[in-house]
Amino acid sequence: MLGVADLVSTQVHASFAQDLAERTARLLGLDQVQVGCLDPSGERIEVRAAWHAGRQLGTWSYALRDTAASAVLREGGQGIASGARDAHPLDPDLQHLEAEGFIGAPIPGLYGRPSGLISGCSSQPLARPDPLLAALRILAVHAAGVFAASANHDRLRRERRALQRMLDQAEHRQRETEARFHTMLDWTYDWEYWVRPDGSFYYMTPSAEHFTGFPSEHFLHDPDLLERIVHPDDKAIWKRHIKGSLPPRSQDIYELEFRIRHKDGRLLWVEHRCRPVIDASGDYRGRRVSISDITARKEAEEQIRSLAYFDPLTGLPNRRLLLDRLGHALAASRRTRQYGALLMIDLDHFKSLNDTQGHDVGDRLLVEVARRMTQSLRAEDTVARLGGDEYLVMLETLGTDEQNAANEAEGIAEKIRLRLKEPYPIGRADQADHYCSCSIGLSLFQGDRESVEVLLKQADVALYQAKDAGRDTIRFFNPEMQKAIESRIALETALRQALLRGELQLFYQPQIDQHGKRIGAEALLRWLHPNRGLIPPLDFIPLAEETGLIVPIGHWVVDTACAQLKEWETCATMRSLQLAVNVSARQFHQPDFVAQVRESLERSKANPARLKLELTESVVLENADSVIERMHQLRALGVSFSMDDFGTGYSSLSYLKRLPLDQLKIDKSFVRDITTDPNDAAIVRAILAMSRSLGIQVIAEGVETEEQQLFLLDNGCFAFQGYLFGKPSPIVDWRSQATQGPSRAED
Ligand SMILES: Nc1nc2c(ncn2[C@@H]2O[C@H](COP(=O)(O)O[C@H]3[C@@H](O)[C@H](n4cnc5c(=O)[nH]c(N)nc54)O[C@@H]3COP(=O)(O)O)[C@@H](O)[C@H]2O)c(=O)[nH]1
Repeated sequence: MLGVADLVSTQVHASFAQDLAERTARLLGLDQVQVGCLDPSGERIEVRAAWHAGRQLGTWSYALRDTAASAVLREGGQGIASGARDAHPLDPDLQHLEAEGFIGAPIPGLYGRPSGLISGCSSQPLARPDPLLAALRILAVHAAGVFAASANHDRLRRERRALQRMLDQAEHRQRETEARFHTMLDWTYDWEYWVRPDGSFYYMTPSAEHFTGFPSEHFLHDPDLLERIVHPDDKAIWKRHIKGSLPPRSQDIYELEFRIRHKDGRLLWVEHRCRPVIDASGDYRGRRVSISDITARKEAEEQIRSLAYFDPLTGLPNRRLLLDRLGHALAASRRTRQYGALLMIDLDHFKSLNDTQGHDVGDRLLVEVARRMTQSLRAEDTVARLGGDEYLVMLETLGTDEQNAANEAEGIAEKIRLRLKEPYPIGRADQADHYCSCSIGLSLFQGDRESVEVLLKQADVALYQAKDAGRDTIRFFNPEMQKAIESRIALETALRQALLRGELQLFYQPQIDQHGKRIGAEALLRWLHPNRGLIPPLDFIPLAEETGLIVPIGHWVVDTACAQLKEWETCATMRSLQLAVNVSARQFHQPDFVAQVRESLERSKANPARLKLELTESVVLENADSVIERMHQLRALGVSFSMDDFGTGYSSLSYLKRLPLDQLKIDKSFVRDITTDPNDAAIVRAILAMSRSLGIQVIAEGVETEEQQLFLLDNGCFAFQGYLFGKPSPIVDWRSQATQGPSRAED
């Protein structure tokens, strides 16, 4: 339409009317020629061009009424040879021009009606007006064609302009819509796209690049790219999902979570929501997909799951997951009649490593233990960390023969035990490797006769049995063990109450010099059990150490010993005695141990110089530096130290030199056979020589005979403790002796 209008506009020239007026005037020999058009009212003529006396006159309009033009239009043409002025006396132009001759022809318009006229006049009469009129008619018809085309052209131009305006508005609206659309989609964080029914992409947001590293155009040009970046493990489920979302099952919204691989190698979890696009006529127009990045959510879920079911330090399943798997294993065992086994594993002396080397080293050991155990097992076995240094292994499908199952379980337990004994290079580079053994309690199961709790208890009981057997060993559960453990648990409960109920007592064993003079005493703990009578310390001290009860008990011992020293100060025969108190490793390593001793001394107002702390070598073996520092702090209070059980441990000169020791105590195991066993005799001599060179005093314990004392005296030992001089006895015995006057040794 616009093209047609342009074509017409080239044919219609603005000067056509002027050209027509001029040529007509010249051709027909007229003085003036006008080309006019009827205005829309039909009552006026608009003169488009007028040629007069060799020049163009411009345009004007006039009322049609009583003019020659109205006669022309009315009559369909007029030719006046002469007297035109008289024929149309009210026509101002004819009057003005004093016209004699006149011709005019209507310009045909639509529906047979004239659209205007072309007229001419002359001041001279026209000789033959008719041929002139005929020629004018031809020109009028021609003008009609040109005017029609021109009118058409104008109309077309108006229509074109209107159309252009509409187009501009439509384009503007479209641009606005697109801008809104892009503002919405191009800035969306999610990855959005629209797939045509043939599988090609219709549209995709630029956020595709954020998700995948590939610009969205890559997907538009390569529709298979999307499938290629889906994680291989999720591809099958993804394909099913896409297939499910296609017609005829395309009415629903399909959602799927899967992983994609970013161009830079990262894995992203995405949620893929897919809905069909159905147009107004109900036709399927493809799929509209929205993809969200749910990696953070998945990681959080995974973390929650991991925290709930896995031990954060080692990554092993925790107790909860183990119990769950054990429940399944029991159910499976009931179906298959196959045996399984639980191995409860505890690291020997882990706590002292943790206390002395610090938790970092302890943690490294626990992680390495987990790694070694996992390596020692089949993929279908479960190893879990229950907490601390306690692990649990669950073995399944050990066959239907009990003995074979037991053998196999024992074999695996032994493999673990040996593997865990290998050196651990977990300390500083300049430190020696750490060594660690483990105790293993083993219990078999078949079917689900026993509950999960009972099975765990059985493995636990077997573990205690392994520990009682000296550690670094494996024990199977049996009912006798159960009884032993139950009585052990009963003992622990009773021990907890013993302190509160005042059932603990200190016995005192004398220490004498070479003259038989009483120079001190060792305070030895006793438990006066209401039913079992007097319980010796070896029956409950290890349990107290294991359970941590040794800490409050040890505190009570120091406190009571200090009070006793203070009481002795009031008695002339006792005030010079030194009192030795045993301190266990766990007690000594308590952060507030020094403060506790200070408090006991301050509370009792006892003379610190009378208090001697007996440490065993195990106290100082690990973390010697901090032990030495602590010993110096205690020494600053006035307290002295004796090294107990000397000779049974490492007895290393190197650390002995560094320790602020006052005394070594030769262990009674050497003293016992000192007169008959040359080895023991040699060891005792060496200890005495060594302590002489270090300037440390020596006391021998367990002296039962005069021969033993004589040997010791001959070799330079001048302090003794043993049954020869007195057994440990309650304080009442000491009080009576004190009131009876000086002892034999003081005579
Ligand atoms: N941490 C603490 N340990 C303590 C405390 N009280 C005691 N103990 C430790 O218990 C172990 C056993 O002690 P006990 O049964 O009292 O035995 C001591 C003596 O009775 C015994 N002894 C003394 N003389 C002889 C003897 O001639 N023959 C012989 N067979 N035994 C004798 O030796 C034990 C003293 O040992 P020691 O401490 O090494 O000097 C014992 O290891 C105690 O350390 C406590 O309060 N805290």
